[in-house]
Amino acid sequence: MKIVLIGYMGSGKSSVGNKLAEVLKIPFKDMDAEIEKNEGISISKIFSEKGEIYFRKVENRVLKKILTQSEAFVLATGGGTPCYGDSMDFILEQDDVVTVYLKTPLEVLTMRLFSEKENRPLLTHLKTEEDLNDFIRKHLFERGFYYNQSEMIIDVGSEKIVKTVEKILLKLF
Ligand SMILES: Nc1ncnc2c1ncn2[C@@H]1O[C@H](COP(=O)(O)OP(=O)(O)OP(=O)(O)O)[C@@H](O)[C@H]1O
Ligand SMILES: O=C(O)C1=C[C@@H](O)[C@@H](O)[C@H](O)C1
Ligand SMILES: [Mg+2]
Repeated sequence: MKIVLIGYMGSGKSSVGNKLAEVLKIPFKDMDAEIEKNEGISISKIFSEKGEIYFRKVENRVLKKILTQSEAFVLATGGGTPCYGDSMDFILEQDDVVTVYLKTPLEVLTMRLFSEKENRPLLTHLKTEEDLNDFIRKHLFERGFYYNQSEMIIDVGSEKIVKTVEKILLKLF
């Protein structure tokens, strides 16, 4: 089985994905890490030196490469992965993939991301928590169109990572 985690920045795709893969004893893959490995520079540097359009093209190519591998895995996508080009359609076309949206309240995302926005190039310009909250509200509304096409939607609150993993396992099996 291939499990693809989808959701906004800070929704926990990387943290939850890592734990879920460990429990299921299958490899864990992270789109952002794969992109950094392929390009040999950090995501922030790709954005600042090559621009977002370049990043989105690489992201789409890396996604397709990972999804067409034959073995099982848990994949943490980047927050924007399903929202550009044909990426979401491509994910949904794969018969052996289950898509899981980690649906996380705006307030939880704002709180988590305020202390981590420096690693996220789309958020670094937002100086106050209020600005960040406003930005995420609008961005989440636009991206919801893609995220909500996921086959499984998991409501994630301010619970522990293992709790979210449990919820996914309960829905899967
Ligand atoms: N359930 C949780 N409870 C508490 N903290 C969490 C939880 N899930 C994630 N976090 C924390 O929130 C932060 C963001 O999580 P993570 O990096 O996993 O998000 P992401 O969805 O992979 O984001 P991105 O799209 O930017 O890669 C991390 O510091 C992580 O430890
Ligand atoms: O939501 C987004 O568009 C992004 C999320 C991160 O995972 C990275 O892929 C990058 O910072 C862009
Ligand atoms: Mg991540």
